[in-house]
Amino acid sequence: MTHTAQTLDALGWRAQFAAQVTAAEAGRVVPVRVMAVHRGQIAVAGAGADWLVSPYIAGALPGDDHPTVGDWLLLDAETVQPIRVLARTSLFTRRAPGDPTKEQMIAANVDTVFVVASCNQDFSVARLERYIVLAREAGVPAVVVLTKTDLTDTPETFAAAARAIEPGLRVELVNGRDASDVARLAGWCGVGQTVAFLGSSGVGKSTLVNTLQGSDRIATQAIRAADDTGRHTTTVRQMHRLAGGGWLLDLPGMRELQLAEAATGIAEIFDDFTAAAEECRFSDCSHGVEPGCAVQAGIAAGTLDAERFTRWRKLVAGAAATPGRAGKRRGR
Ligand SMILES: Nc1nc2c(ncn2[C@@H]2O[C@H](COP(=O)(O)OP(=O)(O)OP(=O)(O)O)[C@@H](O)[C@H]2O)c(=O)[nH]1
Ligand SMILES: [Zn+2]
Repeated sequence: MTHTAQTLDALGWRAQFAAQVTAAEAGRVVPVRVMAVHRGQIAVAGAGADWLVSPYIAGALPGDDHPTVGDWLLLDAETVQPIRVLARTSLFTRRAPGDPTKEQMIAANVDTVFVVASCNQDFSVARLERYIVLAREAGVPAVVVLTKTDLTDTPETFAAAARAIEPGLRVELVNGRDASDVARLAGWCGVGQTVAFLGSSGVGKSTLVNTLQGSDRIATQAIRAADDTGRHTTTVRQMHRLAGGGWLLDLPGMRELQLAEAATGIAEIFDDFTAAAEECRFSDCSHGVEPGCAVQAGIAAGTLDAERFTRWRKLVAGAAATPGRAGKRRGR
């Protein structure tokens, strides 16, 4: 155990976690957050102390939650052994490489996802939508961050295209190297808040993090608990402390095509199409040449966007083709 000055609130403790601790447990358990997952042990942080503990929960049944980074975990106050994982506010999963039927937990209890794209020829609304669907599936609100505004004369064109994805979607335009621009993200990165970044390679995610951190490199943000044993540990995933008091979780392997269980997220992002499809005469309408297709009618009437239709169809086809998971749309 290592003593620290941190409080549970600073670690992201919330009323909905506190509410899960029963009266019988109070005083006998220690709530801790999983800061890092190593091979064979996990680094956890609680009020005033850090520990390295076993990731295994005695008596856990197959299908029970096991701890992943970002999780809140109850430890037995006497034995310091994990008792159970508290229900998560959000969870990122991905299909395990080599076994597409298996889902791997990536990160839990993320409060905000920054979906990052750059204002240049790499900008793609379709890609933004896929990342937003991933965030939606995880149960995390997305904020779109459009970088490299210094390389275009028309940043507002990119912002308008992003805003059109969904009413109310937050879109921030930034030069990722400009601290005063990036400060606009600080409101999501304050004390006890947990954020993650999604976006294709080269869009400027590390640059944003480094600017948020001041001059510190993200690679130097390893938490101290991981070094406690003094021996080499293979860190799989960990939380990084942000300068403003927030926490950054890496999302390794979350690529836009990794749409595990995406049907719900797609339905929400494309709720205009989902609603129209409910009105089609046939419940298994493919929205092609069938009579009474409300989607085609909407496109013809101009109430539905033809380009969004193409992207929606592709996403729905991709989700339905997911191995081991059936598409969830009506009539399928
Ligand atoms: N001009 C300009 N360049 C930027 C901006 N943001 C990032 N860059 C540059 O774009 C390149 C890629 O940025 P990174 O931050 O490494 O991108 P990334 O998203 O972390 O990429 P991966 O690590 O591959 O996922 C670097 O050369 C950055 O300096 C920006 O707002 N303006
Ligand atoms: Zn139809």
